[in-house]
Amino acid sequence: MQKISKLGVLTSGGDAPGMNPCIRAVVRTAIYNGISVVGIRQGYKGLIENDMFEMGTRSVSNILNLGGTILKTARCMEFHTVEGREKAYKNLKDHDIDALVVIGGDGTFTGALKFSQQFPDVRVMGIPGTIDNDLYGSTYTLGFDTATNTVIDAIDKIRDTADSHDRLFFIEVMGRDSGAIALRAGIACGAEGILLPEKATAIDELIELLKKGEFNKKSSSIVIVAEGDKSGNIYDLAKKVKQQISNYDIKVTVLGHLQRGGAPSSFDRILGSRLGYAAVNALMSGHTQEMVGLEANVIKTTPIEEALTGHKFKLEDDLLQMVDVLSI
Ligand SMILES: Nc1ncnc2c1ncn2[C@@H]1O[C@H](COP(=O)(O)OP(=O)(O)OP(=O)(O)O)[C@@H](O)[C@H]1O
Ligand SMILES: O=P(O)(O)OC[C@H]1O[C@](O)(CO)[C@@H](O)[C@@H]1O
Ligand SMILES: [Mg+2]
Repeated sequence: MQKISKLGVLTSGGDAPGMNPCIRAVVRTAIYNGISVVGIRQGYKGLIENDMFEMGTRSVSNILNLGGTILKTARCMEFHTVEGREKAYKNLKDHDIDALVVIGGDGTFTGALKFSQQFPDVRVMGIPGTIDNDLYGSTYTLGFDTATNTVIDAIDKIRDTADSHDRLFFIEVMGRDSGAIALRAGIACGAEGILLPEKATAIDELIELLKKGEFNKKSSSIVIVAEGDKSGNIYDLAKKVKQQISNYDIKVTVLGHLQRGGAPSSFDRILGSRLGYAAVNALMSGHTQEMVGLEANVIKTTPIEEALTGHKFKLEDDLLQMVDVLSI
């Protein structure tokens, strides 16, 4: 097996708290094992534009507690093309990089797999870094825990004012294709309703539920709507409900990008450290086209292809079933 002498590391897609502890672990594990490290700025964009720099052990000092990613990130259309990936390959070869660690979500992994199929001589290892928690092969992705805690903190505050005014709030959380944050935050905050992209929304059922809550003398109600829910725009949804429950004072809050920021939680710092360390060790053992993940508190690797397609629906059944029961 060919030894790795230099590896590149990048973060791609939406930033996620925990990416920095993970970068630190990748850099230090590699250097500890005699492998040089090149940081690539702005994900695949930096790879194509040759925006790279040598990283030493001190370049990752005191970043464990930082949100975002010191390597910066981007969404890069050019990497979707064969020509874009050729440019990226040429730059990697010019820097003598023989392995690549990509930290990102499902899109990042799709790009990594295509790149690696086109240029199999560069070993590629994926690390699940996305607040969306939408990859198979790791119970949790980096950033999901911190983002969910941020959302819970915000919804608790909204509950205070909702309760004081006897109001119904519709709260939009992130998740273009994933209801993971919505479901967890919904359980943790006692939401009366949770709308998810993975499930068809029955507006009539939601209205019945809210009416029941009113009848049961609930002083406030909260409906969490994941960004990608198929019932459409949250403001239109609130209007539709208002037409059916006219005596309820209804407000809408969109939490937006504050969900992606902030210092990583203890869980994400440790997860990032474990996954970064594991990714470098897996590459050194000859693995490629795989993702490192954590399941049942054990680090494992999963082929990227499986990580992308293994589970279409990852949301826990018991959480889905208990929503209506616990909010009566
Ligand atoms: N089908 C694809 N082919 C090649 N590259 C892709 C493909 N899909 C995504 N990528 C690359 O990966 C980048 C990141 O993907 P995307 O924007 O979907 O974010 P992500 O990694 O899923 O993270 P998140 O969902 O958390 O924001 C894209 O900007 C693009 O450069
Ligand atoms: O910051 P952007 O590019 O608008 O991305 C928003 C999207 O990124 C994610 O937050 C994942 O990082 C999705 O849940 C959301 O739909
Ligand atoms: Mg994604």
